[in-house]
Amino acid sequence: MKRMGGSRSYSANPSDYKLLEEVGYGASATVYRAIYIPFNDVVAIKCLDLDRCNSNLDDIRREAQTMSLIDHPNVIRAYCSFVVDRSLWVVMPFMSEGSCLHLMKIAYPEGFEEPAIGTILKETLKALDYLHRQGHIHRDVKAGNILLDNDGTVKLADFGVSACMFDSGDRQRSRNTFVGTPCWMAPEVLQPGSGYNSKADIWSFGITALELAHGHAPFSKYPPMKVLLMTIQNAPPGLDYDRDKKFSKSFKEMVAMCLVKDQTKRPTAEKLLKHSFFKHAKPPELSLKKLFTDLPPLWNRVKALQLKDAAQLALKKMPSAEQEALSQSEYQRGVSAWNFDIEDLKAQASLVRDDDDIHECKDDESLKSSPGHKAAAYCESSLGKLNLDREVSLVEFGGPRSVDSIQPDCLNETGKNLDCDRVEKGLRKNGSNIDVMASTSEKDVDLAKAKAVKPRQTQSGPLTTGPVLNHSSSDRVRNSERFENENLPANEKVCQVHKAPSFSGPLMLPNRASANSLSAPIKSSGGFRESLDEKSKANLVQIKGRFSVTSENLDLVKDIPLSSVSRRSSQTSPLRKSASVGDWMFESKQVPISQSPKDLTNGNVPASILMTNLQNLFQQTSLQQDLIVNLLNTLQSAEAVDASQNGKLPPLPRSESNGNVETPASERERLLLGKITELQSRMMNLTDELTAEKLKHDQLQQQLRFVSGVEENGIRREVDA
Ligand SMILES: Nc1ncnc2c1ncn2[C@@H]1O[C@H](COP(=O)(O)OP(=O)(O)OP(=O)(O)O)[C@@H](O)[C@H]1O
Repeated sequence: MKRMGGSRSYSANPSDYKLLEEVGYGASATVYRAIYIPFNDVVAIKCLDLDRCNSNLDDIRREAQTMSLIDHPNVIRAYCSFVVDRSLWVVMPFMSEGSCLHLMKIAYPEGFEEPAIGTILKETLKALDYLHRQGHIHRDVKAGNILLDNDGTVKLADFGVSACMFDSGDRQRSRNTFVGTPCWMAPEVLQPGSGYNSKADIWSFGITALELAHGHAPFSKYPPMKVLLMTIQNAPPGLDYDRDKKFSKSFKEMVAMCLVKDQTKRPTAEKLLKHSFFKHAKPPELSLKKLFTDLPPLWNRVKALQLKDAAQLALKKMPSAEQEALSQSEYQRGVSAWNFDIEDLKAQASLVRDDDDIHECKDDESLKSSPGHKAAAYCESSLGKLNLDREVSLVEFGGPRSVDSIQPDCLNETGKNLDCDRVEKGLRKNGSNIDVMASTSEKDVDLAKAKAVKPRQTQSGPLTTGPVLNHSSSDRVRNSERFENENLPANEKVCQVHKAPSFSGPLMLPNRASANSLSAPIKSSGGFRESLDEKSKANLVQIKGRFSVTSENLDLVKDIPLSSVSRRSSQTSPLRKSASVGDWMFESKQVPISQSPKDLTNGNVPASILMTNLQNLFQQTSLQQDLIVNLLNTLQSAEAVDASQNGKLPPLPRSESNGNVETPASERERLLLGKITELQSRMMNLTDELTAEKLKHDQLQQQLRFVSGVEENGIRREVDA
């Protein structure tokens, strides 16, 4: 396909192009700066790996064709596209400052100032208005797809998942499938069957506004299924009255208009453009050009981010228990574009343990705005003191996994490490914190992901046809070899990380043995085939998409008969050590259930099974309560016996007199005091777990209601039919 760029036409001959540096990559493509030799013109070439695309070639060609017909100053259009080996090359204008996301990662980790946001959003909205008028839904509006040029021009990119509203047949039906990036997705897109239209782009636009304001999208630290549930169940995110004081009322209002769950109540792009927030937006050359002054060229920034990822992944392998613990608690910030099976995801989501609640999100945010966090962010910038920002693994159909930031142990009393200071001085620009290495959003995943797929690219050889391409690709291979040699340990570790049965899988349940885990019907493994450890492989029962069920899981879904655990005193209870619930848990007698875990992993979870699990959960909670009471009773009676034996009152807590600590009257008293302290701490642990269980119980109940509703509707429909 040949196409005009301005008055000039670009050929479809790969040898007319010289590939230069890599300037970005996404779920299915790598983007290069390139020279179109006949005109000595700089262009960008997006190389879509056809092996990695879900769509068939016709669909992709069609998308490229759609892109080539686009004619709007705020929308990236394709000059031409053609197939090279197993890649589709799309030639387009080169946007020298890359995406807003990259820019934030490099220089504005806490997001942009309002004037810049206003301009970026207004230009993007003009693009959306145009696309919607043309009958298109973009479906992947996010900071990563908003490109900037050095004169401040803003263009919306990436039609990889765009759909034509006027299409019919298969193409039209494909709009009922789940395509895109969970954090940015409208609730109606996440609910299969509900149907959506261009208003879905308005929701994503609202999320993008928050992303530009904070440096990351809301919920970006959570795994996809949790994002899914939060988007459907929680109140829409927005600009917070307290936290976002620096932003104007009209900005907050505009965002709130976009993030309305009822799509019919969202404004059209045309209407939104008339909002006062956009009326006051400055022209791009005034508010945006200054964002890039003094920054290194785009390809160097991309390289810096790649190095950061490699270093972080290498650091991840350091055998530090502390790191492991921290990375567990801080995993998964941001998800990039990936296509997955919504039914699969929903089924898993309905069964997942949900340890955190939304407050965590808020806490996280407040933490970020604290000076300590800023200092830590600087530390993130230092390669020498890198924290673990992400661990990334490719899952079977492109889903990234990540482990997120751990705060480095590198702060001195003033809250900063010397290395961090150096980085800060070297990189601070225009009063912003230039954090070359720091990142909080999903493109980290993409970067590391591209690393993971590189070998595949060279194998399939999309860049090896034609003399010019041979030259470029060999350069690239040389470069990458050099890089790999220089960073061999890191790369080795990258591979290891990719294969590790990591806890970072979005659907993984806590792997510690705990009474709580009985409430979780399915314990997912690391989530993808390669990541299964040997033991899990041996026990493998089923792999469904990214999710696996092993025979170990079977045990976890067995019910505890409610009658089998009597309310016993702690003396008679067969207590055993566990990693959780303070120190103790009941040894539950397990009986098989008729429902197989397979059924639990598919979308049709009968309400009865959910109910059983809920009952178990409830039972666990009651048992834990009983345990506390029993332990306290035991303690009281022990104290009473002790008092009667010794002819004195139960021991008093230690008291201080004249600055000296009195010793307890007897050894026994000291033991009892120790016991009390121990029991108190256990009680606190149990109370925490109890609260968490209650929360989960509530959530499961909600899900149950939802499932029952669906079942009832189904039955009703059958009856009606
Ligand atoms: N024309 C361009 N000029 C400069 N950089 C570009 C251009 N097009 C894309 N990029 C860079 O490459 C990155 C990946 O491109 P793109 O989003 O099109 O790929 P993708 O595989 O569709 O990604 P995703 O699925 O994550 O949206 C962009 O985020 C941007 O940083």
